[in-house]
Amino acid sequence: MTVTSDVHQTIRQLREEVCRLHAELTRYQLVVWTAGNVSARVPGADAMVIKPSGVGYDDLTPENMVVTDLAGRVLEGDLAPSSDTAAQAYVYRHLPHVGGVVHTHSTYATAWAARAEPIPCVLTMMADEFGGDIPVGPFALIGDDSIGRGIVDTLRGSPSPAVLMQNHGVFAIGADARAAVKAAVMCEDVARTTHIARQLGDPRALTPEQVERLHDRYQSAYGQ
Ligand SMILES: O=C(CO)[C@@H](O)[C@H](O)COP(=O)(O)O
Repeated sequence: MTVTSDVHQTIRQLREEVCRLHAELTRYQLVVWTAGNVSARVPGADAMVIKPSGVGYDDLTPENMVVTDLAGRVLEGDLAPSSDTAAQAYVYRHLPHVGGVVHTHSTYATAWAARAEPIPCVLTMMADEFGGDIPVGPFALIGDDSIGRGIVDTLRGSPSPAVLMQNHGVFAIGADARAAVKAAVMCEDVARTTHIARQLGDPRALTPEQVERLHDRYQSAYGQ
């Protein structure tokens, strides 16, 4: 089998996976209408698979996912790619360990983003998944790579796989698209719990040592 046919087979699988993962965004109520998107890097190629822009979640299919290069140019697909294509391509170009990017406007996390306030690390689940506070990135206009620059500048060197882009919403990254979706789901959950804790009083911060030990255990020994 040639490299080219391997890549075609990989793209077929990623079309299925990226389409299926969009259903997780609605299942966990992280998006409304056509907001939000998921993309995946195509391993072994200068390419990514991403949602078409402005298409309803019920109408997403593997066939209408769009394949672009990492400059955001369409390689396969009849529909225009997501408005976040340039931003997400920028992330793939600058963070080689990233294989998936997810964007949502999930309610609680986006409320923190609207206040430009990092979510403080006050829960074991936050330490586990995010390794500390969930940081805020700069305000950036939609459509070019400005959002991507903000994501990369904020997350490079941070243990957090999610950033709250100011006045906008959540961008989550992962080794693959599923891991990025997981980070987006967990980001909303800890944003909600921390918000509620704030209504009841002053949440207690975890110490840096506690955060580090929890994060190390979860990243290296949790699960099967
Ligand atoms: O907020 C943004 C743009 O960053 C998006 O979530 C849009 O709301 C959905 O855009 P498409 O992916 O459908 O172009």
